[in-house]
Amino acid sequence: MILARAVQATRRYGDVTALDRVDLELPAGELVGLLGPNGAGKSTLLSLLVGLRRVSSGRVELFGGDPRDPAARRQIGMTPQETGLPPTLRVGEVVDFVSAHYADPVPRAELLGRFGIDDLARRQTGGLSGGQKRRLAVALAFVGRPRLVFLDEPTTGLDVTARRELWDGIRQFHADGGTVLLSSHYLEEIEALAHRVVVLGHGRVLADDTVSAIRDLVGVRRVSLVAPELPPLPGVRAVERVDGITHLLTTDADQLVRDLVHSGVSFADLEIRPSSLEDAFLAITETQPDTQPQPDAHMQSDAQAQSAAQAQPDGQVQSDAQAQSAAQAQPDGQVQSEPQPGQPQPAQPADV
Ligand SMILES: Nc1ncnc2c1ncn2[C@@H]1O[C@H](COP(=O)(O)OP(=O)(O)OP(=O)(O)O)[C@@H](O)[C@H]1O
Repeated sequence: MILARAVQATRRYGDVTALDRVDLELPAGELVGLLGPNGAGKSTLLSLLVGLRRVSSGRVELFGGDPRDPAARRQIGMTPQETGLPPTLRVGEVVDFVSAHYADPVPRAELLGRFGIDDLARRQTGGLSGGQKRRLAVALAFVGRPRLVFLDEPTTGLDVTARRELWDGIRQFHADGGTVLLSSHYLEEIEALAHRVVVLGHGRVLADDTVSAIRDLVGVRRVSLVAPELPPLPGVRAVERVDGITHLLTTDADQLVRDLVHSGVSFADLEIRPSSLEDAFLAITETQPDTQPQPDAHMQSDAQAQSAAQAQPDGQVQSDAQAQSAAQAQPDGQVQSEPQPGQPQPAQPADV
């Protein structure tokens, strides 16, 4: 059963296309990671799925209906990227206040215990550390025994221990049959929790696959050196020249160094670093047909030719599951309607 779905969902803010024809299906019982660099469109996609924003074109569904329907929204939980907590209320009071919106809430002590903050129940939220506030904000998403939870970068600002406690809480919900879509910048976080990961870049789904397949995709190293000119080298995914330094992105740095030496080219200041996820995304997204080149860093990508064979005409790399869902998609996108005035809203008022 599909709990949430986006079909060719597009969202524009003025001239900015934050999401561009995104297809996504969230089956019951899955814990799915949404991975992407800053500005990729993760928060926008979550806000469409929970009914806080509406699509510019395409459509989104929650439990088979309109995400703006209060009956659907009562069955979800969400932690946005930023949460304002009333500073003078105690942690327990905040939990009680949110609990009062639901017919069968999780008891306060049980909820706080699940997220390792039961000792904070009597503390005013204004006096909590950033990490403690974050854990409370995430815990609140689970108070109404939701079927489906959306978490937008849940562990931002948490130390290692707090992050692990929070992961445990999310894992427990999933083990009990809950469904989760969580966004993150960190592959490590997605890897710790999810089996499936959807990679967003420039508002598009770049990949929808298992975590291990995505890890291979982003297992890129950055080899930097100073060299007058380089011959064509096998295995180079992208070349970037900044301030006289050439950066080569490759999945096999050892082989690249051997090839460099064998080529006889003179080079200096060789440095090999794991590329950041941002680097990897840059290399992948540079293969997109509508991506503009950076003004101060010219990237040439050999991956373009390689991935063109696997890629769809619109530049997306699709998994089998995605291809299947695209086949079932409706050809004509339906725009979500506004909620009627006076309708009760169990979650935050819609900001469209
Ligand atoms: N309210 C808005 N008005 C104008 N542009 C917006 C608005 N919200 C988001 N955007 C733009 O849409 C794009 C996608 O933003 P979004 O917040 O969805 O990305 P994100 O992947 O969640 O980023 P981050 O990881 O930094 O939170 C960005 O270019 C952003 O500047």
